[in-house]
Formats: sequence, C-alpha cells, structure tokens
Amino acid sequence: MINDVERVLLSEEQLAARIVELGAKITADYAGEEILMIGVLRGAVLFMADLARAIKVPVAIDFMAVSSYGAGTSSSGVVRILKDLDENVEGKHVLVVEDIIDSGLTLNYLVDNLKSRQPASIKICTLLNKPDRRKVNVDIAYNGFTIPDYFVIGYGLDYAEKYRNLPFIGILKPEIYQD
Ligand SMILES: O=P(O)(O)OC[C@H]1O[C@H](OP(=O)(O)OP(=O)(O)O)[C@H](O)[C@@H]1O
Ligand SMILES: Nc1nc2[nH]cnc2c(=O)[nH]1
Ligand SMILES: [Mg+2]
Repeated sequence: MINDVERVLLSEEQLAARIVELGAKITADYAGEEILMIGVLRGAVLFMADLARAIKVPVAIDFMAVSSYGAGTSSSGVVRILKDLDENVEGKHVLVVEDIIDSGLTLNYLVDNLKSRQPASIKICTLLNKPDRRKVNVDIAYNGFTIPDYFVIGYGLDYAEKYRNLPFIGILKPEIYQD
C-alpha cells in the first residue's frame, strides 16, 4: 500500500498540528454555544474524529452520506443522498465537516439541502481545499490546507476504497490510476 505513494504531501505531524489550530479557532468562535458537527461519509470520518477532540465546546455528531463520485478520480456531477441525518438540525449551530473540497458539487448540494432545514447557523470546515478544480462556489469558514491539483489519498481519502487508513496525505503514483 505504502509503495503506491509517490510522495507525502502532508505528514501525520503537519495534520495533527493544523487540527489543533482549527480546533482552537472553532472553540473560540463558538464560545457559549453547542455545535452539531455533520460529517460527510465516508472520507471525512478520520478528520472529524480528530477535529472533534480538538474542540472544547460541547459537540454533537451526526453523519450524512452524499456521493458524487464513482470508483474513478473525477466527479460525475450527480449528487445522491445515500444516508440522511439521524437528528433534526432545526435551530442548531451546524458545522459541516469535509475531508476535501474539489469541484464543490458535493458541498454545494449538501449545504443548500441543510439550509432548507432551518439550522441556527451553518458553516463549513474542510481539511483540504483544491480551488483549481472548483465548478461551483463554496463558502469555507475553516480550511486546513489549500493544495494543488493532485489526486490525494490517505487520512480518510480513498482511491477505489483503498488507502483511507494511511495516517498522512499522499500523492498516488500515476501508474496506479487511470482517469
Ligand atoms: O468537491 P467535490 O468535487 O464534490 O469532491 C469532494 C468530495 O468527494 C469525495 O467524496 P466521495 O464522493 O468520493 O465519497 P467518499 O467520501 O465516500 O470517499 C470527498 O470525500 C468529498 O466528499
Ligand atoms: N481521494 C480523493 N478523493 C477526491 N475527491 C475529490 N478530490 C479528491 C482527491 O484528490 N482525492
Ligand atoms: Mg466524501
């Protein structure tokens, strides 16, 4: 598995340090409030688990599965809800947690959908932002790292369901995938 990695883009230490910073910022911004963190399955799970522990105000967690990708490396543009929330978001301070924003199609759809359910507020926190590939605008409140247009894997991000458990963000060897 590790032999499929061309190089490490963000090390385990870099990820951990940035998540502590994001957690501190979010803690300060939501002082006196409670947060409903909504993780976007499946990629955001590892980031969400670490971020939640870096936030010091009360946090509830819920998950949605919204998929716009097949097994390949580019978005089909068709967003489907595979799993909806278990809880009602009305009146809650929602923080949507993503691993990566690429075309923006997934979150653009998701945020519009969640806004229609009348949360008290809604903000986005993403670990990675790939602005070069954006097709629709997404308003990002908390951004871990802005990265160039590489197809990245690890720390939740997969290629054909592999590599999610790598502890770092890496760039896949080009010979491993065909787009
Ligand atoms: O900005 P976009 O172009 O929409 O791409 C970003 C989304 O694509 C990936 O998820 P994917 O749909 O591959 O599912 P997964 O999280 O289960 O890997 C990633 O985790 C984001 O959710
Ligand atoms: N694994 C992975 N999934 C993505 N979805 C959108 N962009 C990416 C990426 O760079 N890597
Ligand atoms: Mg995802």
